[in-house]
Amino acid sequence: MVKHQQTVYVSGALCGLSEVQHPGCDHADYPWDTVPKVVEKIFKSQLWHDQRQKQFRMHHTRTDREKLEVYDFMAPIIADGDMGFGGLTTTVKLAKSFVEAGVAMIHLDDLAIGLKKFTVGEGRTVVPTSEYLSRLSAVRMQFDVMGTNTLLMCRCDTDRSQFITSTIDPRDHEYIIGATKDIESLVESIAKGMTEGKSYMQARDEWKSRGGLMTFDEAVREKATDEQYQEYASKATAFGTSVNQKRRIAKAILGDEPFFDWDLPRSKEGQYMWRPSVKAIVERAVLAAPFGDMTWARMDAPVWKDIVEFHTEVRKVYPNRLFAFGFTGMYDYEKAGFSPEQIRSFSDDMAKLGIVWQVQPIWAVSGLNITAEKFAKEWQKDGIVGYLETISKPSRVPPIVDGFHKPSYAGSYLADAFFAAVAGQEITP
Ligand SMILES: C[C@](O)(C(=O)O)[C@H](CC(=O)O)C(=O)O
Repeated sequence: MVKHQQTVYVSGALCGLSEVQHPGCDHADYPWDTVPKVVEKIFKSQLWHDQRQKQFRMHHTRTDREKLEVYDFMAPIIADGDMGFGGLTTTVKLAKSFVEAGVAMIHLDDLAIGLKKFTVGEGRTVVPTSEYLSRLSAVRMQFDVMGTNTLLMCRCDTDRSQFITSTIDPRDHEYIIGATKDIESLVESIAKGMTEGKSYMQARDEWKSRGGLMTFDEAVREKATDEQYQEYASKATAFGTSVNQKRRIAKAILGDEPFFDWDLPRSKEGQYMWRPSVKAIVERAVLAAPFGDMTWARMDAPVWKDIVEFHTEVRKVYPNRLFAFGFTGMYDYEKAGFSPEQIRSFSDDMAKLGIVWQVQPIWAVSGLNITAEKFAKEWQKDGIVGYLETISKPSRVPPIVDGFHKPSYAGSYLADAFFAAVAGQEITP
């Protein structure tokens, strides 16, 4: 029988929506200490519930206690560290705050801060591999300085990322897209197109259709004979080969290098276009693994073959690696080709790949809204009877749901115990 360890997950998206003065949409644009403060609130609440349950139980004989519930409130708290909130000193302070708040594990990702465009399909921008590893190193250093056994989960958001902030790390060059047609830049074309009445998306897509967008290796493939490309591939496609090295090798083999300009497709914010692939995620995850205890390849859609490929490839390098997976809110299982049976067995199937921690991170948005909506409608329709029938009575049927009606829930016995202690006399019947 597999024992499932329950955990508490503190979502950055939800904290950025509900734990701040100025709500936002999953941009990590909230104060960096927001999530640590929520962790601290939850951890102290766990301790209090554990205390009031223990005090209530100790109010009974050993025999009677056998009949009382004994609930483990101290579920490990796992929290969203997003991308570390900018500079490395902030990432270090974030790590320190999380440890002091009582967190069991945090995850840190390779996203650029605040660049997601949710509606135009230009969603995710990653930072260079070197910057991602520096973030993880900052957290690892802080944990080690504190001598804590807090866990670090290395999260990669490279899947379906469309941009990268810099070309500084040659380990990313294989996936950076350039224009192979010597035309005006994307930014110039969009600006011109919009003055002519085109929408941003129309102007953008029109330019992309003219730009001959591809990676440098693909540009060489287009220009070379099979034999030439075979020689090129043997010399210029090893992991970490820079575009400048690729250019020299291509020129030596082909007599000339293909036109390739990765600045032309840059966005207004300066990001470079990026071609995501499972291979790119695997490379980052393998480099990141030594800094952390778990790995999470965050995926925008549940593509089963990608999930199998990613976890299989990483486990070729780290056979005992533990993985995480987040069922994000937008998953369309039917569109991803899942049968009803595959949806039902999805969790177990992933567990067989080493995905031992699985989370639906934003349940609380729809889940609580539905409950509140349902209760409000009952109240309007039947008055207090609605509350009694749909909330109060069902929650009193064993296993009783925590609520003020539960003897020890609200801590009434614990509170009165303080009076008794101070007064030197027992006041609780
Ligand atoms: C896990 C996550 O980082 C979160 O903030 O909860 C989000 C959740 C979501 O978008 O569904 C994420 O997966 O990026």
